[in-house]
Amino acid sequence: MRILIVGAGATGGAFGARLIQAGRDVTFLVREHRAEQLRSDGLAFSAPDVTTRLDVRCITSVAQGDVYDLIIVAVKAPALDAVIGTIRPAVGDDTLILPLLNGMRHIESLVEVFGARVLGGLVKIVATLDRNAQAVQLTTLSSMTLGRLDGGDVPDAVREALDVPGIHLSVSGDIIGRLWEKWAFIAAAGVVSCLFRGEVGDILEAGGEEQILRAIEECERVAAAAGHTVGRHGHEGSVAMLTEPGSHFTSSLYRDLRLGDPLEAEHILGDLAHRARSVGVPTPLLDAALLQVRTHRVARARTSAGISA
Ligand SMILES: NC(=O)C1=CN([C@@H]2O[C@H](COP(=O)(O)OP(=O)(O)OC[C@H]3O[C@@H](n4cnc5c(N)ncnc54)[C@H](OP(=O)(O)O)[C@@H]3O)[C@@H](O)[C@H]2O)C=CC1
Ligand SMILES: CC(C)(CO)C(=O)C(=O)O
Repeated sequence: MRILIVGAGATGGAFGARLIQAGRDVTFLVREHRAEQLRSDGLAFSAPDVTTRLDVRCITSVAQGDVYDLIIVAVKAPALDAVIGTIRPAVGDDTLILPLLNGMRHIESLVEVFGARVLGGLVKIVATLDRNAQAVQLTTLSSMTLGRLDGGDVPDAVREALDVPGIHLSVSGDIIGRLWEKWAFIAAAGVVSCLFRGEVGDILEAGGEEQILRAIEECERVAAAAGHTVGRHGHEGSVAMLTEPGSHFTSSLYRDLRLGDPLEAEHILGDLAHRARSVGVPTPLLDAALLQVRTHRVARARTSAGISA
């Protein structure tokens, strides 16, 4: 099975490394500067169980007729439109496309162009691309869940290709439900850490437990009103993770905000707030967090325009 991974950042790099280590036929589709790094240094990957550097195949565009069996999309949301354009020549009649992004809108965007070839996918991993361009898996968590959007069967060949050491793989008959569950969690985590600007343990110590529980409730209410009630297990998992005393947990949105730009704010928070409006669910904490990150982005744009002027 020919696998194309779009993006060799944190998730693309980490899951790609696992697949390559297991001997899968993987090519990365990346932008020029990353291609240069990968060609000269290989793909550096570290996880609690392994540190390695792998020779990888990479391309910066897809030649007409160079069709792949499986395309894994591992970019952040703002890159999606560009990626939809660049992967077109790689998509044949039997190609399947597996996006790993958090949120939901990207699924709809991909389906508009590629129809039933699009699978639902989500990953649980805490990963980053460090300053040496090494994909780092920071904890032992490394799971991937996928499924047909209509609940149908995922081809055995795809399961077999992705079922490798270092990836805890599962297939779901309700991948849209799983995606909503994760979205509700990620959004609540984003609200909490961006609004109160800190780690879960610090927010709790400052007296924020009630607000954390309200943020979870708000996001889960939107999911329920959209027809995807978060189950008890999912809800309890979110509460446990966001109310663990002393926890250093922060959302990736907040980490991006601290680095300068909360890149997925509109995709994670903005889209959920938009859907909340359309189903009539009030989301005051979500709205406040969204306004906060939008203000940050406006100020940042003004400042960088000033600097470059
Ligand atoms: N990191 C994590 O722990 C987790 C992330 N996720 C989700 O996974 C998704 C991906 O996140 P993550 O891997 O962290 O993001 P990263 O920013 O680490 O990686 C994305 C990569 O995409 C590359 N990229 C951007 N535009 C293009 C393009 N047009 N063509 C090819 N490559 C491109 C970027 O490379 P460059 O800009 O250098 O070209 C970057 O290295 C997000 O939706 C995130 O929310 C989900 C679970 C956990
Ligand atoms: C919560 C976590 C780390 C789990 O994978 C995640 O998905 C994210 O921060 O984007």
